[in-house]
Amino acid sequence: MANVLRNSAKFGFSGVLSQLSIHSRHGRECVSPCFSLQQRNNSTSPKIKVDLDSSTGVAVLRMQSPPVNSLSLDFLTEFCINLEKLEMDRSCRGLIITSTLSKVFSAGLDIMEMYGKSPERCGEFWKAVQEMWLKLYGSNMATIAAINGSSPAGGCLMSIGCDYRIMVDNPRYSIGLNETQLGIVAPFWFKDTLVNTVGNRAAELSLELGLLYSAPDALKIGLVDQLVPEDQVLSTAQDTMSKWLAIPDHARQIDQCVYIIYNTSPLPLDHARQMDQCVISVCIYYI
Ligand SMILES: CC/C=C\C/C=C\C/C=C\C/C=C/C(=O)SCCNC(=O)CCNC(=O)[C@H](O)C(C)(C)COP(=O)(O)OP(=O)(O)OC[C@H]1O[C@@H](n2cnc3c(N)ncnc32)[C@H](O)[C@@H]1OP(=O)(O)O
Repeated sequence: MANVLRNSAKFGFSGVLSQLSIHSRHGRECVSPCFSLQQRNNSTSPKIKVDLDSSTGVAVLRMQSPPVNSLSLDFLTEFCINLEKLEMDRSCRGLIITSTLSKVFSAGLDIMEMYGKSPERCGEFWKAVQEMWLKLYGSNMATIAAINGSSPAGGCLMSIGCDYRIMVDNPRYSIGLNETQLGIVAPFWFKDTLVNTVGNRAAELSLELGLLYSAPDALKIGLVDQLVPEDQVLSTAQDTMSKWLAIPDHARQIDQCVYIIYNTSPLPLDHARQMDQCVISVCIYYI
């Protein structure tokens, strides 16, 4: 543990994950010389747009994959590449995630990825889902989800993978891990992330009944931290981010790291990750 804490101070949570023998290679110390200034500041790709304001150190990642920002293998790959670039950029300290689509933040995993695909493809897809969560939950950046629409299942996972959630105050927008309603089961690390957000009992009810919460109900159980009018979601996220960035990065990162280490099952470990991947790939294949 002492080693883990020493390393957490040096590398942040992502760094600690890599010390625990996993994939993550992107502590703040590791700045790739490969990216040009232009590449670092702005990148536009078909499904995701990132704008980094180098004067504030805050990047806004906009998901722009109609109709519903579903998390396909292509989407997840792009998402992870963008996160990785930002993670390696010393000038970026905070990340806000939002959607350009009206009414939808993200519909969660792309259902077409779970239908009629080969075992290899299922494995690749699931690895990308794991990667998205590991990169986001383990990020050294302060992360805020500006949830401007519905966010079921994998969309909810993405939201609770952030440090803070601001949702549009609209009772028609819903959020939650509704997998059981679809006849499938949220993996244990979805559960851990939910428990870390809303506590044990609320998570248990929520998962077993596959509850989707309206924005006001999500606030009541602590699934989101704040509700705001639609036109204020981004500005509120920016204001909130400045409070997070007033905390020295190393202190916030160590605190987060200790919290996660004590409260999260061992997906970061290679064997747990591979076992999870294997079980889920087989499940998807036989659905
Ligand atoms: C023991 C273990 C067993 C099995 C393990 C297997 C898997 C792993 C287990 C769990 C993890 C799963 C996580 C997930 O994320 S599963 C996905 C769950 N997502 C949903 O349930 C969301 C479904 N969508 C909606 O509720 C609505 O679409 C939404 C509220 C997001 C938006 O509503 P709106 O009215 O604006 O749009 P729609 O008309 O409904 O949709 C437009 C368009 O988009 C298509 N669509 C919607 N969701 C998805 C999706 N997740 N993937 C792909 N495509 C999606 C929808 O079909 C419409 O298409 P079209 O008809 O062609 O216009």
